Amino acid sequence: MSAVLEAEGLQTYYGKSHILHGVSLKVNQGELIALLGRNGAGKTTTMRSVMGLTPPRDGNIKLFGKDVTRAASHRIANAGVGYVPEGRKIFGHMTVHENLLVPPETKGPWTIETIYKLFPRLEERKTSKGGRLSGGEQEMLAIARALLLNPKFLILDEPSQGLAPVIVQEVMRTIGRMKGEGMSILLVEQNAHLALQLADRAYVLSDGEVVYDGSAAELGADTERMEHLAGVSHAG
Ligand SMILES: Nc1ncnc2c1ncn2[C@@H]1O[C@H](COP(=O)(O)OP(=O)(O)OP(=O)(O)O)[C@@H](O)[C@H]1O
Repeated sequence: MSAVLEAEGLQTYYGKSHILHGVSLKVNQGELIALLGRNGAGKTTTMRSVMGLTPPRDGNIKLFGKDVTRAASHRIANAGVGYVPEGRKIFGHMTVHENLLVPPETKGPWTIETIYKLFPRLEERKTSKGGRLSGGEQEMLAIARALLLNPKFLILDEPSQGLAPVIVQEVMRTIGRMKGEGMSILLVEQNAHLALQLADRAYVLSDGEVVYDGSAAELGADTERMEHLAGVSHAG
């Protein structure tokens, strides 16, 4: 199995604050990996390190087999990594369709047409302004826009954040369908219970260190351990 992402021993700082203490993680081709942990555990910092937004001071990062440690973030995006940051930065004054016309055209399976097949809700709302969409629709639009760049690997930062439980289920189902299309995905989530139902493997971070690295099913089945490591209850 070839790896899309191999991060080894990441040491990342914000100024003098030492946040990541040797984080290592790997995503293989076609895998859906969950990255879990309590608030402030270092999940977003890990993503920012991988994307070159907050480069690690030590450690190394390989994408698709090539070293990209401390490469500029646009180079990492151009290498085929789609990043959907927390907080869905869509254009509120533009319609759904106009939002989808923003990314430059790229070669690959994802076009506006195939996007509308994956997200029928977005097609129904194509003439609505982005700012009028529900939180779940905005999240789908943010994911759709990232897919239009035809990335080989997608990183999603807390897509369920701030969404009603029934909408979260829908977003998770969509993520499952993207995996079904063969996409390699790193899913950063607070909602461990749902993420573990979808993921092949999971990593749990605590205070900037990996405290679990293994099967998602195994962790999902061990409620007590999950609660202890990721600070979540089984409800969700
Ligand atoms: N720009 C920053 N400057 C200084 N410290 C920061 C900065 N951003 C985050 N931190 C700190 O780094 C630590 C890890 O934060 P990070 O955002 O990576 O956690 P997280 O696991 O993604 O949590 P959350 O779910 O709250 O986003 C926290 O202690 C946070 O306070």
